[in-house]
Amino acid sequence: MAASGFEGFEKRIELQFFGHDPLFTGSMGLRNLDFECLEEILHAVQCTVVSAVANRHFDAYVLSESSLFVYPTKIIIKTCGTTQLLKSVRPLVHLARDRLGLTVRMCRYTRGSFIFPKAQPSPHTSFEEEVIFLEENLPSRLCFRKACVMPSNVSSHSWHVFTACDVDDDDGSSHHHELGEDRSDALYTVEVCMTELDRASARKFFRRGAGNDEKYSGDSAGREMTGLTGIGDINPRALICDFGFDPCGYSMNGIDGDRYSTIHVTPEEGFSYASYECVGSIYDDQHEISRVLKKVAQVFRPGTMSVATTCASHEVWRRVAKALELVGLKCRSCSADKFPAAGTVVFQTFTTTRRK
Ligand SMILES: C[S@+](CC[C@H](N)C(=O)[O-])C[C@H]1O[C@@H](n2cnc3c(N)ncnc32)[C@H](O)[C@@H]1O
Repeated sequence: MAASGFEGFEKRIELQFFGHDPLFTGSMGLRNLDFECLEEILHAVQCTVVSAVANRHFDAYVLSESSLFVYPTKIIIKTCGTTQLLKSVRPLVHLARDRLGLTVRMCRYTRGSFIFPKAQPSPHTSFEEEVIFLEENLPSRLCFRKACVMPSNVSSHSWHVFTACDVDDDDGSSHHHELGEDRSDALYTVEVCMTELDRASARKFFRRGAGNDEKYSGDSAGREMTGLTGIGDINPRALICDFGFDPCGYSMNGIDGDRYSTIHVTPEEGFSYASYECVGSIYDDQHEISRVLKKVAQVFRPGTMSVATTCASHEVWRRVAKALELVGLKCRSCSADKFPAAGTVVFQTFTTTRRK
C-alpha cells in the first residue's frame, strides 16, 4: 500500500477475440486456458486469485485486487492498488493465439483518476505512459485507435479511455461472430466510481470479528457484509462470490446467466472508495438499470459518484441520470465521445444534494 493510503480506483482492461478453428477452441475458447497460465499472468500484474465461481457462460474470479472475468472470446481484468495491469496484455494476446488459435480484435482500457497518482508504478505513472505502452504491446492489426481523457466538473473524477480494434465499424457493433457471444452490439457496460462514502455505510466494510478467530474467514466476512449492507438485494437473481478483507475492504462478483456485476470497497476514512460495474442489454427491462443504480447509491451514499456508460447503440445514460436524481444526486457534468468498436462512452458526474 502507498504510504498515504490504498488506491481504490481501478484500472480495467477488456480484450475481445475471434477464432475460426473449432479444433483449437471448442465452444469454451479462452476458458480453456489452464489456471496456471492465468496465475502467471496475474503474477505479472501483481495480484492473486482469492475466490472463484463459474456457470455455463463464464468464469468469475475475485482477486486480491479486484476481479477477472473469462468468457469464451472475451476477458476482462479489473485491478486496483498499485497493480501493473497493462503487463497482462502481451502475454494474454500471445497465449490466446498460440494455445487456442484466437486472434485479438478489440481492446478497451478505462480508468478513473487515481487518488494517489505518484504511488503508481510504470507503466501507470501517467495516462500518456499507459497509452504508449498499449500502443507498443498490441498487434499492429488493431490499427483503429483512440485515447481520450473525458473531463468532469469534479476535477478528481475524470475518465480515461483507450480503445483499439481491427475494423472501424463506426457504430461499435461486432463483425466477428464465429465463436461465442452473439448480439454483442446490444450490450452496454456501466462503470461506477464513488468517493466520500457515508461513514456509517463505510463502517460496515470493516470486519466484525477481526484478528485471531480462525473460523472467521474472508469468505464468511464477505458473506456477512453482503447481507448487512444490502448488496445482496441489488440483483437478487445473481449468484454472489464475495470476500471480506482483514481488517477492512470488500470485493464481490455477481453472476446472473451470461451477465456479471462486481463491487469493490475501500472503506478507510480519508480515501474511501467503492466501485460498481455491470453489463446489460438494450433488450432488458428498461427499469432494471435504474432500480439497480438507485440501490447502489443507497448502499454507499457517496459524496461524489461518476458513471461511465459504454454502448454501441442506445441512450442508457438518460436512465442513469433520472434514477440518480431520484435518490438525491445531482448531475454536475456530462460528456460523450465515440470510440472505435466500443461505441459511445457517456461520462456523468453526480454529487450529493444532502448535507453531510
Ligand atoms: C481489494 S479491496 C477492494 C478493491 C477495490 N478496487 C477498491 O479498492 O475499492 C481493497 C480494500 O481492502 C483492503 N485490504 C486489506 N487487505 C488487503 C490485501 N491483502 N490486498 C488488497 N487489499 C486489502 C484495502 O486496505 C482496501 O480497503
